[in-house]
Amino acid sequence: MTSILKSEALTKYILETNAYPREHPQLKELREATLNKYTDWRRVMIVPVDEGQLISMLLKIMNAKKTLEIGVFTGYSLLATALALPDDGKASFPWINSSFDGASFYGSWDPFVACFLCPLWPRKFASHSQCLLVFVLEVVAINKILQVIAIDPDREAYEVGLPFIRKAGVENKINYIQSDGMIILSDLLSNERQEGEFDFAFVDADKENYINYHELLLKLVKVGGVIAYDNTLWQGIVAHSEHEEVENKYRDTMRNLNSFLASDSRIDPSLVSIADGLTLCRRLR
Ligand SMILES: C[S@@+](CC[C@H](N)C(=O)[O-])C[C@H]1O[C@@H](n2cnc3c(N)ncnc32)[C@H](O)[C@@H]1O
Repeated sequence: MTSILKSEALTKYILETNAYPREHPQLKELREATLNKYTDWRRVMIVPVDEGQLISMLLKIMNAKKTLEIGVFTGYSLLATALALPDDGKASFPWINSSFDGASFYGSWDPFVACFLCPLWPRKFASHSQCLLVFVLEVVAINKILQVIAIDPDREAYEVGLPFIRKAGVENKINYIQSDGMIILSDLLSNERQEGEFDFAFVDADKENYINYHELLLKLVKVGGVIAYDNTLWQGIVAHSEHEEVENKYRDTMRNLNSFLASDSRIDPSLVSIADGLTLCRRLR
């Protein structure tokens, strides 16, 4: 966890006074499991608690329902997001006497196979046609409940946080895709026709691609929606002059991004000096 504040005492004060006391129990458990698992530089990758709070607050104010998360790691910002989204997508089928989790059903069974197996199906459908009807309704429900599309090639890291996401009861709001962000965003645009479908996107992945993500996200996120870029102040190094010796390959990447976003007339930008710098971009057109 990184903070742009140069006062350790002030960082500690903010966390201890405001952030830790209001942290969701499973966010706390996920954060602690991440810190236990990773003892090297990766332990600072999860977003700080106060940044998680800000993202959560923003999503609630916006009443966001469908979001994108690029760069999941163990899932701290993802869990904060899933917790902030409304629960209205959860599918429930009282008439088959079970509360149905469509995402895990879809992940573990081929529904067509499930339909043909319906005489053996433990939920005891009255007939094959009832089973087919359930399948159709469930596919509709699945589309509704996949509220966060979360993309990261590192599935192993996601597995560290997954037990806490499950314990928090929000796994059904997440569609985790183990892949590269650019590939999936391009696919969402060209094959899935998801243009303007998302309320919010959080980008915390490969920094050198932020500008490329921006072009795709400006199509995927609706007008009035928000795209958030993490680490845009890069430990404050962005402010070092060119003559200063700075051994950091991302200094110029972030400086270029910040200048680009500041002059992009398609968005309304705000660079917030929280955590490692968080740039919020509201899509204007
Ligand atoms: C800083 S971490 C994300 C931290 C996360 N937001 C959290 O709160 O824990 C960056 C993540 O980006 C992922 N990443 C790197 N390249 C990527 C890419 N091309 N597409 C998607 N994710 C990528 C890494 O695997 C890593 O897990």
